[in-house]
Amino acid sequence: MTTEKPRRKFTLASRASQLAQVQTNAVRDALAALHPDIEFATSFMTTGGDHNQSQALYLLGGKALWTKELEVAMLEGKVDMLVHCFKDVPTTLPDGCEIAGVLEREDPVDCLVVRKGASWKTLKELPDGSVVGTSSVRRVAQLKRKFPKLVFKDARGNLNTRLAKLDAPDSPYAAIVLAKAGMVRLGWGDRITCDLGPPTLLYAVSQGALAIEIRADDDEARAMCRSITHWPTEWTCRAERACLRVLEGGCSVPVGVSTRLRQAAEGEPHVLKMIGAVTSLEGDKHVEHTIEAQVHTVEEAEAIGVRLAQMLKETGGKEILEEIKADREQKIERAQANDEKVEA
Ligand SMILES: NCc1[nH]cc(CCC(=O)O)c1CC(=O)O
Repeated sequence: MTTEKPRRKFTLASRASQLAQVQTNAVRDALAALHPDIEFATSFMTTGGDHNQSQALYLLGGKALWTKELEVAMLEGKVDMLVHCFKDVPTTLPDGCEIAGVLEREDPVDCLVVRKGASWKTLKELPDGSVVGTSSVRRVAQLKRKFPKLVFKDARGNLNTRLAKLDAPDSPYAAIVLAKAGMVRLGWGDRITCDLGPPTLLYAVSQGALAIEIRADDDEARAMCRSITHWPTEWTCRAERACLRVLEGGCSVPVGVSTRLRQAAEGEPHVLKMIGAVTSLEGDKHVEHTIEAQVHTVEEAEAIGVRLAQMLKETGGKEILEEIKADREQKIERAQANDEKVEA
């Protein structure tokens, strides 16, 4: 038997957006600080999700939009670690891929950014009929319930594009709603006029956390990832992902969560408190449940997520998800029949 010499270089890859690059560089720096004798390189690629900017995300959902090309490059051995917003990672990974690292979560809530020069600070202050841009059905569904007099309109593109759309002279938007973590990581936190967190708006599964994906047979890369993993974030996000997996949604179904992991005292078990909700697209139907339970392992945390999803399904969530699926299939069929792009 030969003992293989440990590899001296790992290449980290991600999408090419400014946010993705900032995140990947941060992960590289964290790894390099702990492993000064090892070389870490970066590689940035354009992905399917970046190309399809004119199609509503809702219709493109479930296709591993942001991750697939990167996974192919990794499985071909061209790169070794993929740095993703955990929110963008499908709940089921391709064979041979594994999430091995999870970094400490930023504030997971959404936030409001108003058009430059505008004096409003909150959704409540916006005049009736104001147009609010968002890129997710989760946000629209939940916010429509609470702000029925505002008009929610799809605003896609990476963060730079969305802010440019908001501030353009001919902008239809009074404000946009986005993930706070992205704004903070890009250093644009000063544009945030208010947080939109629970109970107003439950956030997306794994929002605000970063995940590192590796080849499942790459033990060296796994050891690297474990060294920078923040386990409370990992437990929390895996519980949320288990919930979403059961609800059978990609990042584009209106599932919102709010999760906390707490330890009463040293030596005591951890207590996981999870709130989950499924909302219909128009916001007229909404089911929400809370589970609080002791957890000793990440598997127990995942089991709580599964139980929460089952509760949601059994109390009306299933019907809402079926209605959404039927609506999506109809829209896709119509779009294909007309051979047209479905404009956001
Ligand atoms: N799908 C886009 C996306 N994926 C992750 C983030 C934000 C950062 C994060 O959640 O880690 C965003 C932007 C947004 O939703 O406003």
